[in-house]
Amino acid sequence: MTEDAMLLQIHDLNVRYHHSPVVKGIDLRIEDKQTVVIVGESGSGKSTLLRSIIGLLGENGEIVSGDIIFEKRSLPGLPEEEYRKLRGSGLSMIFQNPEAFLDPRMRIQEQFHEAVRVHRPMGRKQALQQAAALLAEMQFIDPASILKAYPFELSGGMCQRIAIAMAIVNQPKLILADEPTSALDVTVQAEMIELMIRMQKKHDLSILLVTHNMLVVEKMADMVGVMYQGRLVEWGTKQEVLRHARHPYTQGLLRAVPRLETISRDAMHPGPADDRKAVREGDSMREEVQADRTPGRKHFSSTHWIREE
Ligand SMILES: Nc1ncnc2c1ncn2[C@@H]1O[C@H](COP(=O)(O)OP(=O)(O)OP(=O)(O)O)[C@@H](O)[C@H]1O
Repeated sequence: MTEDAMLLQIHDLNVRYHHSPVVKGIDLRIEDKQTVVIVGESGSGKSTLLRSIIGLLGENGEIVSGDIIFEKRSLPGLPEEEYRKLRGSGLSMIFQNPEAFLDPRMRIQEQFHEAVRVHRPMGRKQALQQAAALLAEMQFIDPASILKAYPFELSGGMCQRIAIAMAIVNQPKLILADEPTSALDVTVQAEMIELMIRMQKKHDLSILLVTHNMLVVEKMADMVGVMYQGRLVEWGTKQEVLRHARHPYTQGLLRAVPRLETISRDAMHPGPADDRKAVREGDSMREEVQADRTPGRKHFSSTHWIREE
């Protein structure tokens, strides 16, 4: 792959909060339509790496040295106005807690309209048509009702699917995903992974995803990076990292997940087990309703509202 074909290149990146170095000398590259998954222990700097790329380090954070090149453009030092244009239309981010990302005071339709309006001069009706089409892709059976809902009326999994739809509504090239499955019930996690895979294929996305979930690595990763104490201690294809882990942290991580013996074997002999199954229509809704049953809270079933007393 030539340098020109790279979507994102990170060179010797060093980031600190106040005077504490958190990301140390990271080199990383993402090709078009590739999924890179970063794993690593808590506090190793994974989220900081993502926030450096999208320009949301906050007041404490600072890129000390190194470069982040997105579509041949150097990002550190980009004026905030330029960054704002880039966020959503070039790069987009999915967070761990979609409820926190969505504005609780606004209906979903207003949030979509707002997200689109920032980047494109588009009327409300057209923006909502696009939103409804994306929500249908995200396996919502009744997008019109979802658009009228407030976030608190929806389950965590539903909010995350909406957040993904919102992240891609302005056709970005690269999605940064910070533990997109970890706040979700385990029954919804696998489904979210399948949805992200489908979205990636349909919308030609590249994904840089941070996770503790080895199922995400198994299902989604083309390349895997392992972070440890701010450094990228392992980097390679999924097969290379799973079969020939060199760093003790990675070896420990793999030992802790017995299933990965199967994964490594499948990685060596890709076959039907490696196939990406399509998401079955309707299952997600059933699982969501089963998974999220707070008394008195309204839920969507596949076709109508359910209120539990
Ligand atoms: N805004 C901040 N100000 C100061 N220190 C911070 C800030 N954000 C994160 N840190 C510190 O930087 C280090 C790396 O944090 P980061 O969130 O990037 O790690 P992580 O690998 O994503 O962890 P986790 O898996 O738990 O989310 C941690 O020691 C954390 O306490």
